[in-house]
Amino acid sequence: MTAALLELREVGKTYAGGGLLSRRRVAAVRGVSFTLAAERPEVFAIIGESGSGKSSLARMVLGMSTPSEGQILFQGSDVATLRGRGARLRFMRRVQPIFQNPFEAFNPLTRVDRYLYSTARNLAGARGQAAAEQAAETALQQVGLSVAEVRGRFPHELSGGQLQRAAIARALIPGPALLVADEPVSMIDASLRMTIVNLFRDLRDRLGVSIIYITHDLATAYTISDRIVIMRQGEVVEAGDARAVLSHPSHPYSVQLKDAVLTIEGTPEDDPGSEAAARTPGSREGSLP
Ligand SMILES: Nc1ncnc2c1ncn2[C@@H]1O[C@H](COP(=O)(O)OP(=O)(O)OP(=O)(O)O)[C@@H](O)[C@H]1O
Repeated sequence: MTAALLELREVGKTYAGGGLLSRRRVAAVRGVSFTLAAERPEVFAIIGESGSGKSSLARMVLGMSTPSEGQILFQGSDVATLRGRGARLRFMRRVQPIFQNPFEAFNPLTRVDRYLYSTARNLAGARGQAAAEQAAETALQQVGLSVAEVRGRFPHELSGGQLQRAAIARALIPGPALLVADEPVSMIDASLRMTIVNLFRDLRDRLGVSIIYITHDLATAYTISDRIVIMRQGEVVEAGDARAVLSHPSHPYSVQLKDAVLTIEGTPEDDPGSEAAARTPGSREGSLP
């Protein structure tokens, strides 16, 4: 049997609160379990308000922090026990982050194209300038850009939307199986957000990459996601197919979130799969402002 792409088993994260000598503990994540299948790439949204534990979970999936309880298995291997440079590098090639602020993801003093070339050399094994440029070009094309558009330009010379697309291209260079995008559009101009999040669905379809999309924005999550989990105070309070969860939310928090989206978007029908809903901006096929 093929191992799952990603499996979280009763994952928890507890931080020491109030300084080293304090006994106070913050349970940021508690008992979170879910599985992303290897054979079915998907956009998987983790939704929750500020402080619900989303970023803590993302950092653990990326191997940037270790669970206090439970296990995270990537393609069958426990992420917390990866040892040695080779194993870490192999993991980094397969699981790539996309951060909230693209201006922080790039070195402000390095030209964007050069940054991409060095990623190609360091993570994708590109030998020589021509191979690095080719890898950068291929990745940039996947996000609707080209080397010609970023060549010689520093991060601040691109728009936030362009730079976030370049950041996604950077993440694609090593050929990942999983992207972990933590609030990737919250700092992007509202008019460009849907273009970026729709890209995730395209990448799922074109490259077969799975995407964990972390957000507090139910509307974009609903529009692009296959499955969602809703977190509150560190716990998953609702999980399942995006349409089912948002058509018939059972937890009071999910109802609140849904109401908030309907207030903003004005979706007329209860059933987001209905014909009427399909014509509204809040529908999965529609585009949000
Ligand atoms: N390094 C840390 N030390 C102590 N407490 C932390 C640490 N990181 C996060 N926390 C706490 O854990 C809880 C969850 O935080 P986390 O950042 O994971 O939530 P979040 O849902 O991503 O919120 P946001 O959307 O604001 O980033 C919060 O109460 C936060 O204060």
